[in-house]
Amino acid sequence: MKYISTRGRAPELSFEEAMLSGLARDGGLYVPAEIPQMSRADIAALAGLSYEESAFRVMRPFVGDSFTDESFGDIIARAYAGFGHGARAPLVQLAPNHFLLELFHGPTLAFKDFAMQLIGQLFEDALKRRGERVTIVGATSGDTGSAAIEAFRGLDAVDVFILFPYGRVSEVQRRQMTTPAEANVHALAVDGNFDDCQARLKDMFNHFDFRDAVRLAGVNSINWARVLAQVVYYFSSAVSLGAPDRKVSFTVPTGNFGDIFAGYIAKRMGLPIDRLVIATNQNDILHRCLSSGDYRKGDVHASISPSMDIEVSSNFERALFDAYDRDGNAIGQLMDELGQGGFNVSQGALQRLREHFDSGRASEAETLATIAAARKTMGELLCPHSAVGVKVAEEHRDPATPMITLATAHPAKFPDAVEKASGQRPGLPQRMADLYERAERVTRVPNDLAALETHIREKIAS
Ligand SMILES: Cc1ncc(COP(=O)(O)O)c(C=O)c1O
Ligand SMILES: N[C@@H](CCOP(=O)(O)O)C(=O)O
Repeated sequence: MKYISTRGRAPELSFEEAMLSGLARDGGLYVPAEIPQMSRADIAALAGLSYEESAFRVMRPFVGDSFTDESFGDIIARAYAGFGHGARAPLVQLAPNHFLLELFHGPTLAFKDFAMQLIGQLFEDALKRRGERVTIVGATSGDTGSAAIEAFRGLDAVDVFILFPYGRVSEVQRRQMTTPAEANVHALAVDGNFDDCQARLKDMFNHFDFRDAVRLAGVNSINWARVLAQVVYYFSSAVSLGAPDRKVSFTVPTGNFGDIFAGYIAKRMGLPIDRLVIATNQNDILHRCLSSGDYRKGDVHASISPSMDIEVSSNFERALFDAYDRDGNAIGQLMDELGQGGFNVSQGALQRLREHFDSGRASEAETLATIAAARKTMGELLCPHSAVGVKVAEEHRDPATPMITLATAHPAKFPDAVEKASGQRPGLPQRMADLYERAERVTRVPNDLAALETHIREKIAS
């Protein structure tokens, strides 16, 4: 299995090389050269398997000979052992033919744990074998950072630096990043928004002197392994509702487009998915683009679903790559135009995107009303991101096809918004009960590439 860049000008890499490299050296994102297929029989055979067994079968063809069957199986087992639910990703029914896929039973209470727990183990295994160490730099709007820190804290071969937007994450998210005491963890509060953090991260990858000197690695969804791990729960949930004999649709609260892109990959592998619905908050570049074809950056507005306060959706590049028939030059040109503010998607490419994706948007008031309604009618407490999903799903669902909405975070990560909407303040699980008492360790940094690079170089030298 080989991986190629969406910009077409970087070397082809194996799974392990792509995982350890992060961004391609031409600025693009790695994708598999070919998408492995699962037949109807392969999909039907997932019924009744544990999450871990399904994960092995779905991901194995993408991994090639980077890991043996035995070590890959052991890694998967270790990755999900700490989850607080036996099913790992349980489905609960919200309404007739509308289901919620609970993805928040991992150690940091968000869907990011599904991928991050796995790649923590994959990195550790690969780096030990190679005798290498890396510097991970991640950008977060709140959940990727806490999941990455949890997965990599205390590992000998890794320093992890997380850039988060100062004042724009919830208190629980911030404390999850600033309270771990391990010396290899560095939380950096950036004077900017998430798009600034992600842009500086990509600048670091494109600054080869720095990249090579610190042996930079990435665990954002820039990293293909992140996307791959998220493909699994599309299969496990669809199969539990009758796939491959019954089609299902998914609605996905969307920011950086990694999670819904994983659903698209599941569909391309053969999973019978009818619609993939992009649900955005008021930062709605993706909804505007799917509606009009114009992908143009707007200002980022702070919302009650802060993890989706994103206007430049990194993984959309991967979807565009397919929509433009895998023409790396065309994608390079579009990304240059994005640097100047935005671009128009061609009619043909837009049509191809619309063959798979629908989109919708939830305002702040609609999000609060959805949390209140779900609490009242179903007794279900939704986090604001999941509520954005439920609101948009209700508008898009076809009564004949089961709709699965991804519940991407635990409500206790956003207690203020949830209490405001529902009157109920969700509590953290017992193991995190002292989070508010733990000492915080964080460095405030400017939104400036040179300052960030100097800080990182100094820290890893000390
Ligand atoms: C809770 C939550 N929901 C939804 C999203 C959006 O996911 P993606 O960026 O993969 O589109 C994020 C951030 O990624 C998140 O943290
Ligand atoms: N919402 C994310 C943003 C980064 O997303 P990623 O999937 O690209 O790592 C977050 O919580 O940090």
